[in-house]
Amino acid sequence: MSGLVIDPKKCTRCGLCIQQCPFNAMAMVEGQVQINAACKMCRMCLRNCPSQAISEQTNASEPQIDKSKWHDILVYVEHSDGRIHPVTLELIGKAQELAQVIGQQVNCLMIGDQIEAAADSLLDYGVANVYLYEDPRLKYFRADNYTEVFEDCIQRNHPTVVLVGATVSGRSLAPRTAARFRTGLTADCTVLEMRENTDLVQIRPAFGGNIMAQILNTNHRPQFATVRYKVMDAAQKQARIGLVVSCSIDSAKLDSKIEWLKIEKKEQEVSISDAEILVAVGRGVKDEKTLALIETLAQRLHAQMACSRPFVESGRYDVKKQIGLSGRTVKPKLILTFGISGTIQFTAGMKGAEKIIAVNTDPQAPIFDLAHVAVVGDAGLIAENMLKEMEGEAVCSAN
Ligand SMILES: Cc1cc2nc3c(=O)[nH]c(=O)nc-3n(C[C@H](O)[C@H](O)[C@H](O)COP(=O)(O)OP(=O)(O)OC[C@H]3O[C@@H](n4cnc5c(N)ncnc54)[C@H](O)[C@@H]3O)c2cc1C
Repeated sequence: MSGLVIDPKKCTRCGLCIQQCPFNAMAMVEGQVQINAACKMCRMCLRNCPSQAISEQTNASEPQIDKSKWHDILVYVEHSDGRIHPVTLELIGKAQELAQVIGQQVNCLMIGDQIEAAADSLLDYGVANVYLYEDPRLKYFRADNYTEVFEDCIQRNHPTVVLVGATVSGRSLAPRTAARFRTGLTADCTVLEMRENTDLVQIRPAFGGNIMAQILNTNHRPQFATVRYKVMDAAQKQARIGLVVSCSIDSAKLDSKIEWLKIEKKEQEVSISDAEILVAVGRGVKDEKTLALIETLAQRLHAQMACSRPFVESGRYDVKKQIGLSGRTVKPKLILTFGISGTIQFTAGMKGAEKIIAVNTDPQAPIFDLAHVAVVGDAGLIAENMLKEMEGEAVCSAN
């Protein structure tokens, strides 16, 4: 653990650190600046102290990790009966970029039953080793025995970084496994960068999207990060260089306390994350007549409807349609937004869209900073005009 210390000889008691601390963790006590337990180590005070009176002190008794013993990047393969979730390819793509910086390789971990063909298909993406654990008891995801396998794989291979998709099962598995190694995990990273000393810079929005936090795990390995679907670019196919490595584990570890009673196949839902064209509505779409016009426009465009958070909060749309920090991340070829201001919490979920057309009455709306086409005007009027223009014309395509 490290902490911040104030050198009373250098401190001029200017009070700047107290004013700037976002956590109210600093106070003047009996003429001395003191740091209290609310400190989150954001280091804002350290960076801005005009007399450089604040420094970081690491606990000398904490043993320093030997980073050279941890190498390569391990990607957890999310799949359902061998059908690989596309987030896996996105993680492999990012892992390859990161591995290149440190001259190391990308490996995958795949757990299941009779999934060798699927494991082999990952070699098309330049993966060095796919560690494959197969057993009938691993056919379906179970948090307890999957964690055992994950731990086993990490113990054998010592990856410096582990990437997991921020899916329902990924969000359950990654923290359990990270806890086994007493290491940190950064959830829902939006940017990942690698330093030459193998420290992973994990960047994600924090405090309601008001800051982009850079999180480092400098004295623990492996470094665990989860990444949402559609945030990174998918790996491209390349020459096969790797191997599928069949792995085994003490059979007793595969016994699970979780019993699958029944598996019911749900009708496949089309998620907004997979849509090529999206039409998103926000608080500026006030009445049902305007909404109906915009929905007709979406139908003509073969687009899916999506929305900002107020639309969900007011009960007009289901939460599955919400884009943003607390909603879904989307990366369509085209998105049209109507009556959405473009707060960071919304744009965090859609700024990867290839083409953004925004409609808003306010010419200063922040969404226009991001939009490729800015339309200043009333949502209902613009939708009506677009429909009229399209009358008798061929239906648009995303290209
Ligand atoms: C922790 C946290 C997480 C959050 N997560 C999300 C999230 O995931 N997704 C999300 O969307 N929000 C999220 N929010 C909320 C976010 O901060 C904003 O409140 C929200 O995005 C605003 O939605 P909006 O743009 O629809 O509404 P507003 O910001 O109210 O904007 C409405 C816009 O409509 C325009 N307008 C008004 N009338 C018309 C008209 N007739 N025609 C055209 N334009 C018109 C206005 O000029 C305005 O720009 C989160 C907030 C917090 C604190």
